[in-house]
Amino acid sequence: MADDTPALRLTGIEMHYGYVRALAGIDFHVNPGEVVGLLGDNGAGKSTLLKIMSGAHRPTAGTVEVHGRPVDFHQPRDAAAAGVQMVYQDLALVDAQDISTNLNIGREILRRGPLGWLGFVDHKAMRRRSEAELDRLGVRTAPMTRPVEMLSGGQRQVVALARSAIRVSGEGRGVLLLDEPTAALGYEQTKQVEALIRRMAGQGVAIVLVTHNLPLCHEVADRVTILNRGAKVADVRLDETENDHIVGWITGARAPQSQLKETS
Ligand SMILES: Nc1ncnc2c1ncn2[C@@H]1O[C@H](COP(=O)(O)OP(=O)(O)OP(=O)(O)O)[C@@H](O)[C@H]1O
Repeated sequence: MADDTPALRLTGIEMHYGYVRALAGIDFHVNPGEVVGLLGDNGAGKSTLLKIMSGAHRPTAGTVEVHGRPVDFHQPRDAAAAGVQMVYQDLALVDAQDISTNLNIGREILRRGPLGWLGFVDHKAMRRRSEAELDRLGVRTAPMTRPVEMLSGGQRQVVALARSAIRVSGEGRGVLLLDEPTAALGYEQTKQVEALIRRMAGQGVAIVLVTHNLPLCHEVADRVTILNRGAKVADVRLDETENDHIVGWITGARAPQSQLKETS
């Protein structure tokens, strides 16, 4: 039987920074296996909403649910424990370590040393596992033994994304939060990341994608939620919407969807 409980649902989210009302009563949801683009002009409130989803901020008011269960994230670690994983681009990688070590942080494989003590990191086994995982995700990077500091910005971004993808795909029912995942990427890497996003969704992962890049949304998203000055102005399926309407909602030239429905 199909489960139609959203993987992540936010209801009535308010966020005030002092006197600035960054979000005004936002409802948002993403279903398992769905990719939702979160769009809006500069200052619309996208990053603020993403930070609430990732546990980096607590909302002034409103509720957050993961698979129907209310949660109260105080820090990103709480969100990660609930299966909600934000992809931090460069920040999360350890420069001096190689790709394999970076992909295995927090889940190292240990082996017994000559005296039978467990406690030696089994780099070979971790490399093999990571190669298989990247293969499954359809990601090609530099050789596993290459230090991350020797990678290009784009390659680092792909490694950071792959690491989060491996973590949430382990969860099976995870949520992946992405902020401009292709911003620094060339053509080939952009295509890889797009394919990775679709593959993750195909495995049931729910994906939220903050971006200014409409072609990227058309490539990977099923639905877009559009914010304007802290309010939600539209929530539409991409295959049922004209691009002009999306641009109109982003810029504020088009009336919010709720008002259009009332007058039609
Ligand atoms: N830490 C903060 N303190 C005060 N105001 C903030 C803070 N962070 C964001 N704001 C304000 O909240 C509003 C929403 O900002 P937010 O960064 O969420 O928008 P955005 O849609 O992500 O914009 P951009 O596309 O430019 O990144 C803006 O008016 C911004 O100035």
